[in-house]
Amino acid sequence: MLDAELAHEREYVAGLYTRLDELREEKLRQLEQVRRSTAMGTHQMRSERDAFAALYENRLAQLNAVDDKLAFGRLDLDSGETRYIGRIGLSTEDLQQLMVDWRAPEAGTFYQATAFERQGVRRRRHLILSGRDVKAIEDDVLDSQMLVEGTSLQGEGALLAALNSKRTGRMSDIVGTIQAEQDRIIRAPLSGALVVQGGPGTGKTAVALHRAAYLLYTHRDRLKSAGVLLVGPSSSFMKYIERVLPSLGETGVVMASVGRLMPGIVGAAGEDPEVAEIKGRLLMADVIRNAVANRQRIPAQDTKLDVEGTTLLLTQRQVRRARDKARATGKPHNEARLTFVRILLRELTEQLTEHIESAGFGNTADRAYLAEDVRQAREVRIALNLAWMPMTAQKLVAEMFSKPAILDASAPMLSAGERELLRRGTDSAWTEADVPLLDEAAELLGEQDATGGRNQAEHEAQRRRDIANAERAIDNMTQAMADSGVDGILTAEDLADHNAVQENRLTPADRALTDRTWAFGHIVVDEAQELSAMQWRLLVRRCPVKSFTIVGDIAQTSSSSGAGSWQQALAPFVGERWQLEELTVNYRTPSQIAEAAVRMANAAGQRVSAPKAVREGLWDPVIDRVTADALLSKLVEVVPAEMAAIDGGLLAVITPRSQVRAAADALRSVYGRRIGHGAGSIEQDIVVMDPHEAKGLEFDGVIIVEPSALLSGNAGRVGDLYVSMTRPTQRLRLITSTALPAGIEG
Ligand SMILES: Nc1ncnc2c1ncn2[C@@H]1O[C@H](COP(=O)(O)OP(=O)(O)OP(=O)(O)O)[C@@H](O)[C@H]1O
Repeated sequence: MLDAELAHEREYVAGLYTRLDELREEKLRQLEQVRRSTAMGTHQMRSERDAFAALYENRLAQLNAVDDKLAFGRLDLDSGETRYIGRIGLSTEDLQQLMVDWRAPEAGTFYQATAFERQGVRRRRHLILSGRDVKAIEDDVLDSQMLVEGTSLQGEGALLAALNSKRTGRMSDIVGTIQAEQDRIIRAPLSGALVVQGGPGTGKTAVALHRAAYLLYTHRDRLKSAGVLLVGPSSSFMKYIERVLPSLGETGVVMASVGRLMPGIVGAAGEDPEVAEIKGRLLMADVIRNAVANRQRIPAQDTKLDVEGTTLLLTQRQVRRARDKARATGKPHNEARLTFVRILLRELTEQLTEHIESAGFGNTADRAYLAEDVRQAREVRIALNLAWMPMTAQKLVAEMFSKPAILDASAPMLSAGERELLRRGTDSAWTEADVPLLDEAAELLGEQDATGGRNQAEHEAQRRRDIANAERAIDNMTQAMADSGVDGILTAEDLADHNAVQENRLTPADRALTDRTWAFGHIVVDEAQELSAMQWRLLVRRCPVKSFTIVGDIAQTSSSSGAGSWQQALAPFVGERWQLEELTVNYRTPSQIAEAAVRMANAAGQRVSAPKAVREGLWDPVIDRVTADALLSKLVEVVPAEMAAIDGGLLAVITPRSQVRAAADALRSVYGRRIGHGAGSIEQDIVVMDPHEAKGLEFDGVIIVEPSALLSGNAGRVGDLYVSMTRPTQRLRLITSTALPAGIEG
């Protein structure tokens, strides 16, 4: 019976792949056709073709990305209908539906139906594929007579197979085995701020990624042009998750780590925690505001200015009045400067004119040039610049931190000791904590563009032309776009975007990342507990409609400026208008290890969400007690046993930041190239990193060197040790030369 069922599913799935291949070939043909004809025709025809070429390329990339495990589910409904669920929607040429996209409303019951609330589902079947072949099927019969006691996990076999599989160093999607509590969050409404709190391994990252894909699919009209931004803690984390969205058939999400939230700036991690904490405070917005205002100065006295041999007088009163008028425009510093300069140039030109007239020389024709003489005069330029200096954000912030007088004047609300901590050299590299300060400065300074926004106007005009062009293209080629296989609605904006893509080979997502003023339709923030108030402020600026999905775990906070509670973190930005959802099951860490981590946190006085682990592991945490000088030799010694235990999986060695290099060197001297240094090196099978880099990642086995140092180095927070202990999917080993933190040993 089961064999017959399996044979049936194999045949059906083979049919789905046949259809996928057909669509791919069709797109390839269309693409080749378009490319062949690209060289000819009018500008409009060329841009139409470019637009379609880009669309076909995207669709082809999507069809290629969903190949692996294309289908994963089947629903048998009370109505007698059978529905297959997969990564994308597929239908036959004559529009018979073959498979439903997992994000479509009709697919929702695949994740939500339970035996208690069947939602019209008789049977849910998980198809377990390896490559293109159906290896197994697993049924949940939701018929009340067949109710199995005590199981609330859906597709338990498929789920456990996924959880027990070896880690590759890259996250994979969970689309075939999303659990009901996760699905509710993924499909929650778009508007407002949704906070997803969950302990380690509860699938917060997975949920965040699947939600981004779901929102883009479901609210394509609203989100396609504005886009969705996904923010993560580090570039290694972004690398860890980068394959998930394409495998879900979604390429339109902009991904950025917190160090990259301002175009053109790469903020490095690893700032001194005390300094980062100060830079993260909300009052830094006032400090930056002061620093900008202080660049609008009234001279100490009236100033004499030489213009072509004539002495003009720039009075303090004139400057003050011009400054007040310029400020009253409400424009940013660099843009308001145009008003300031215009007023004073006019007044100085009048002075020069009067002077020339009263002296009785010169003629009307000469007067046309007087304004230019004033504008070009060196002393005038210097005086106006001193009074209202054009500024870049980088210059403003760099000078503020390197010139004590500027910092003292801008930050009187900080103590002398705090200001001292902020001081640094002019050429210091930017850090993650600087990024929101630079962004704040850029916001207040505005464009440093002498054209006064003309470039922007030109850009807008070009976009309007592109859209008009695209509208004609849609009329001309509606027929050609009747894409029977996969769903896709086109708007003129889509095509205009694709035109622009062809022009400069940037996707809309890339453009969003290069434009600081881009407003996203939705922002998903992972590891959100780490964000400082200033980082939140930046993110709210990037999404003025305040549509957020915020996932994190307060107990894992390790950054000095991170959140102590969601209430405290979010109140300044969204007030009470946020909704809390919780995830309660730990899919990653075996129960023995997860419980040890929770006991450790509780013993240190921290209450943590203690999710229920779905799996029991084979081992309790293994503990080695050694002398301080034997820490590294012990580490080198135990690696083979650990690798054997996890059967050649992925092993992480987590040490305090100061010892990462020494540990990596010691290991490399014995195991050579197998040792990777830092979380970015997940191509190797043994990686050495600090807890910050380990955030959000997971490994088959983890060795923590000197756990007590992770606890004490973190300003009384358990975050670093708690994060490190909850990374393994199989086995945890601790090598300690001091007293083991309380609780670990039960
Ligand atoms: N429904 C599911 N089906 C299969 N695997 C799942 C499911 N939910 C979570 N997982 C797996 O559990 C592991 C942990 O998930 P994830 O990294 O998203 O958790 P997290 O809550 O972000 O963890 P942390 O806060 O500790 O970083 C991942 O390997 C993920 O693929």
